[in-house]
Amino acid sequence: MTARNIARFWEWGRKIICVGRNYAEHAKELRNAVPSEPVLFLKPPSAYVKEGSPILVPRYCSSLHHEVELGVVIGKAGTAIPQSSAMEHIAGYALCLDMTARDIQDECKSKGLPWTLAKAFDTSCPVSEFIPKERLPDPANVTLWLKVNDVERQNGSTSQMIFSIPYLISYISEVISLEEGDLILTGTPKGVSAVQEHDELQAGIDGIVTMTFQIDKTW
Ligand SMILES: CC(=O)CC(=O)C(=O)O
Ligand SMILES: [Mg+2]
Repeated sequence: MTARNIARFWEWGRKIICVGRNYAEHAKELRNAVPSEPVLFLKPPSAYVKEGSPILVPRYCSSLHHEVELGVVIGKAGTAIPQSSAMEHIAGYALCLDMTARDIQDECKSKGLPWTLAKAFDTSCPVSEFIPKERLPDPANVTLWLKVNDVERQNGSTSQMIFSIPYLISYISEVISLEEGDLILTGTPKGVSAVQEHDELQAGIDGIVTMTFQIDKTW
């Protein structure tokens, strides 16, 4: 059997664990309370999409939002990982989008229902190429940006995160064991907005990675 390559983590079929409301300014722009503990939800591996394939608007959604986020790719499995050794479990990073059917999420929130339809649909997790951890020595201080049709919508630093990457790895792994190839989406800075069919999304971390996706209709 050939060894699997972590640089193609999206092909492994592992978990995508997402952190919500990890930037105070984003929590406020959606009139959510700033959390005292991480808000977690999941996406299935079928959510992955790579450059060259479109992001699809689910047929039931009339307000699809972009959320640019730093993704952490797990390289070493663990349960109840202490914060002090959390960084040793990271293989690298990816720039990610947490595509969100905002109208459906609002409806789910008002009815007290889970966010699955809003967050876990096919193509809801566009990802960049893998960034080995040596290329991002200070993940707690990188600027993420996103443009829609060349107009900047999001620009925020990971230094604004409420919960740090070691804290998140420790917190998540107390509840959900982390495996090699898992991806953690660490939350989005402010500036989320709606996109339409034919829009072009560009996102990047200066000097490290950029990625481009088109929006298309599902049906
Ligand atoms: C309100 C949200 O959709 C939470 C989320 O995903 C975030 O990144 O914050
Ligand atoms: Mg998000």
